Amino acid sequence: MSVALAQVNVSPCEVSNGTGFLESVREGNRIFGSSRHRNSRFSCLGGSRTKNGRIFSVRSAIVATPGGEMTTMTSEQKVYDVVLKQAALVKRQLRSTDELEVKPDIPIPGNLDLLSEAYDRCSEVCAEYAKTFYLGTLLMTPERRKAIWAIYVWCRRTDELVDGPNASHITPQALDRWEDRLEDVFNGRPFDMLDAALSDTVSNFPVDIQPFRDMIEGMRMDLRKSRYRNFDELYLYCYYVAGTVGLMSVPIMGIDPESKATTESVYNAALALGIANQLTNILRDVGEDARRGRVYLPQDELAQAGLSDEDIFAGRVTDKWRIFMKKQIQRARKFFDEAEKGVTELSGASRWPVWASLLLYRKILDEIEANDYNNFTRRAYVSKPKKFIALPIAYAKSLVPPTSTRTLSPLS
Ligand SMILES: CC(C)=CCC/C(C)=C/CC/C(C)=C/CC/C(C)=C/COP(=O)(O)OP(=O)(O)O
Repeated sequence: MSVALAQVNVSPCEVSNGTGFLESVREGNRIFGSSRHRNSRFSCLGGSRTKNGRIFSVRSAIVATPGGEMTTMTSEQKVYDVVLKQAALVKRQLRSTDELEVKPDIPIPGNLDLLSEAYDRCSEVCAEYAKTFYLGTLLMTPERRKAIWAIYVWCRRTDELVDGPNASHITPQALDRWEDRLEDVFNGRPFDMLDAALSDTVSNFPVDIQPFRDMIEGMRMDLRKSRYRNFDELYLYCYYVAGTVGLMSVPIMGIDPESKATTESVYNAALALGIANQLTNILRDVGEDARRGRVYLPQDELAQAGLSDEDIFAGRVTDKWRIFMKKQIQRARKFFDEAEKGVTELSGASRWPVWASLLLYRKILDEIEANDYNNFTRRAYVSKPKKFIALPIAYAKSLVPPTSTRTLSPLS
């Protein structure tokens, strides 16, 4: 598929000026102005563990079996179906021994400069909003880092639709239009420069549209929901808004040709990292979200802990709260543990940035503990010195080669 850059609609106000990337997201012909929003998701299990190591959550949806019986399906099972599908779609390409793993460029006379400018813009946005991750991407091959930037930018723009200052203007119809525009991107008909970079990326790497659509679904969920009855509901939300990023990233990052891990297990680890990041993000931002009338915590678990929304709005750090938070942190750490199993299986150059972001994001949980679980008025963050210490550790971990035997099962 070639990218029809001639159709690209480049508007000066769609150019990142370094202070706010989403100068415009068009809804039809309308342009929403936007600026950097601190609570943006992008700058990345109650339930019990089964004998095969997966962590299943408790609440479920009722579905019909092929035989017509009614059975239940948890969000985790539904999401795992997506994981299996994604892994099946890209199995062959991901294990290519060819380092670049990209199709040859289709020269588009007169347009290569525009495309290169589009990627430059994506790089600026990523550098501005996700500094540490950006530095990590510089270690990847040029083709891969450009692709990661393009995906990052699309995710950020999508997130800004519901989390940015113009969120109150966003309707489900606007999200439908954003999804139509996504289809166009995948069909080689980008709307603007940043879309053009993504069009080029998806034509070069075996990236499937499903996780992108699912992320938009997460934004729809954010529009209609501000409470989550249980972890099963929250898990689905976390998949939509962050697990999807993991699934989008694997085809770009590539699996080490030496890896004997199954493609499914690597996708599963990527999903787990997205979920872990999002749960961490939620635990860090409890106070900030409450001030927007939102509680991204399982209501049933709050009730079991003797807590309610009122306690959260009042911002009381009580022993009940500490006990509740300890359990939430423990769950997020399990997802990080799950993710760790897959990082080593990624291609060599992709491992360092992923380790770095994993270690740094996980440290936020330590900081919440260090703040004595006051996530109402104190925002947990990792200090610069701690970040610097994490980088060589991440580098050392990235040197560990992939498993030489099949130690990861599809369900682990
Ligand atoms: C582990 C394997 C096999 C592959 C890695 C696959 C990847 C890259 C997964 C990461 C997914 C990811 C980055 C999800 C985003 C989740 C998230 C909560 C990001 C936080 O974004 P912001 O809200 O902007 O962050 P801050 O508010 O902390 O700046």
